[in-house]
Amino acid sequence: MGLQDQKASEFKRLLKSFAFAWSGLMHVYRHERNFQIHCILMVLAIAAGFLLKISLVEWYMVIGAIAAVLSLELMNTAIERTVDLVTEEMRPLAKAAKDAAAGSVFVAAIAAFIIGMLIFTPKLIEFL
Ligand SMILES: Nc1ncnc2c1ncn2[C@@H]1O[C@H](COP(=O)(O)OP(=O)(O)OP(=O)(O)O)[C@@H](O)[C@H]1O
Repeated sequence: MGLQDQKASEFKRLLKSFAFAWSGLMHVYRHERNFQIHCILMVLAIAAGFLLKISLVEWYMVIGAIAAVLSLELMNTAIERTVDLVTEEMRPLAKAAKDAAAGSVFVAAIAAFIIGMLIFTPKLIEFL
């Protein structure tokens, strides 16, 4: 295989991995209500960011918070699916794994809520 062919096949592999990631996102979006709610909150936060003209540093915080919550939601679903694949029985370790994964989303969601409050509340009061 020539260098050109090798580069083309590497590019194809990269495209495929994006397609797999997109498929994972769509799976979680279709099946997980919490993920849908967080997506709606993301759109609202981005709209509020533009409307209230938040600073660049504030954008970093908002984008970081959104990314953390959505990524952990995706990981939470990955863990739920894996646990369900391993056992359909009720087992303490399965519960611990699922609850810990849910806890990670909860921590990020609380942090995102606090960040949102700190950034948007003063600007909203000024805006109104
Ligand atoms: N195989 C299992 N063994 C023991 N406990 C489990 C098992 N599967 C789920 N649970 C527990 O039952 C509760 C409900 O879990 P379940 O996965 O059905 O819904 P959920 O956590 O609300 O998530 P989702 O609605 O996103 O599927 C959680 O506390 C979870 O840890």
